[in-house]
Amino acid sequence: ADLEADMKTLAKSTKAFAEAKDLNNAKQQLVIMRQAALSSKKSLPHKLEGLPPENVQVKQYQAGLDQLVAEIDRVTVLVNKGQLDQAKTEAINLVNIRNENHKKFR
Ligand code: HEM
Repeated sequence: ADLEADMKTLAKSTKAFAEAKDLNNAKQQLVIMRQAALSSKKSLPHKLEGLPPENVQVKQYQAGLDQLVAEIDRVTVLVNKGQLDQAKTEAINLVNIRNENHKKFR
């Protein structure tokens, strides 16, 4: 999918995760989120269009998405332990990572 579509998927799944009432639904949203984050890594933002893979900014963009995946994985560990409330608290970091990276690349 293109980056806009992946970002929309990230937005929908993070919202649905925050509203999830049960562990199964929460887990499902995290799987969707993770796929969209990995798919985003295959695209370049408009701001970085045409830059080669070895470009420093391209590397930083990809590192931002790696951070997002790592955070999704930390949230997933808590969901898998049955700790939905703690998982939702941990998930606040997803928003921090989003905001930091949107400042740089959006
Ligand atoms: C949960 C985390 C995130 C959410 C919910 C999110 C959400 C969004 C949304 C809703 C848009 C607008 C899409 C549209 O055009 O309709 C967007 C755009 C964008 N986001 Fe994110 N985002 C997240 C994380 C990230 C991260 C980690 C990065 C970079 C490392 C990133 C980079 C961008 C860029 C570059 C655009 C503009 C599209 C472009 O230039 O091609 N986002 N995001």
